[in-house]
Amino acid sequence: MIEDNRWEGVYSFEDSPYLMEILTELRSKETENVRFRKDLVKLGRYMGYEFTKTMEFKKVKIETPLESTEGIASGDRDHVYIITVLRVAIPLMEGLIKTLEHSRVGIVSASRGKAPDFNIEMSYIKVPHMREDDTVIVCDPMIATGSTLLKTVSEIKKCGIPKRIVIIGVLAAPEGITALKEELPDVEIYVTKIDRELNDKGYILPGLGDAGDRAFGEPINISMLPLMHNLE
Ligand SMILES: O=P(O)(O)OC[C@H]1O[C@H](OP(=O)(O)OP(=O)(O)O)[C@H](O)[C@@H]1O
Ligand SMILES: O=c1cc[nH]c(=O)[nH]1
Ligand SMILES: [Mg+2]
Repeated sequence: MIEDNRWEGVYSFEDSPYLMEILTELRSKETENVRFRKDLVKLGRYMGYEFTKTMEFKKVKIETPLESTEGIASGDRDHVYIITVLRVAIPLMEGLIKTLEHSRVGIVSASRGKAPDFNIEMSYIKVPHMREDDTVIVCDPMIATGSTLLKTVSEIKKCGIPKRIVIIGVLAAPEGITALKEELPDVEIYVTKIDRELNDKGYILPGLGDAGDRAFGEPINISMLPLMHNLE
């Protein structure tokens, strides 16, 4: 894990060849849905493990069958609260809870409108109670313009003041990180890699394309449904 010197509290995992290999597979247009989702689960599991290095643990005394010794037990790890941003955070969250298995999980929906406004529509928010010793992890693989996460974190902050608010994702554009850090300087950001830039449609370059579609397939336009039924 390395801190990026352009911002405070922004980390990437470019020093991990294992994660860079998974990222390479995610980027490739040859990688199909099933492989893509499995890669996100693998990534989440490893990022969760790396993230525990930033957490506080308790010292404990225990008895082995032979003598007394000291060890450590979950401290912060018992108080994790994950917010999953639909759709594509689902497999990343599945990986995270393999290492952060006591996590309480909230689900929010967020749909990004078209350029240049990128308005966020958030119609579903179901989140557990927040406590002051919680580490809140907002899980969303892509930080592009940052609009989705700005909206999500602002909504979450209405539920209380946790110990930490952390974003865990796969790729970020510098533009998105700057927007987030301007509004939410205390939020920590952990991504596999920070990419070069955004294109004029708000896609990360070189990126991996539309992450939701890569994982779950391209959705149909619901307004077309009645028309399609008439054709049957
Ligand atoms: O930083 P931003 O510019 O807000 O863009 C990032 C958002 O785009 C993707 O979601 P998308 O809206 O495509 O939803 P999906 O997962 O349902 O496809 C991604 O999962 C982020 O939530
Ligand atoms: O590159 C991008 C930007 C936003 N959302 C995606 O899925 N991909
Ligand atoms: Mg999408």
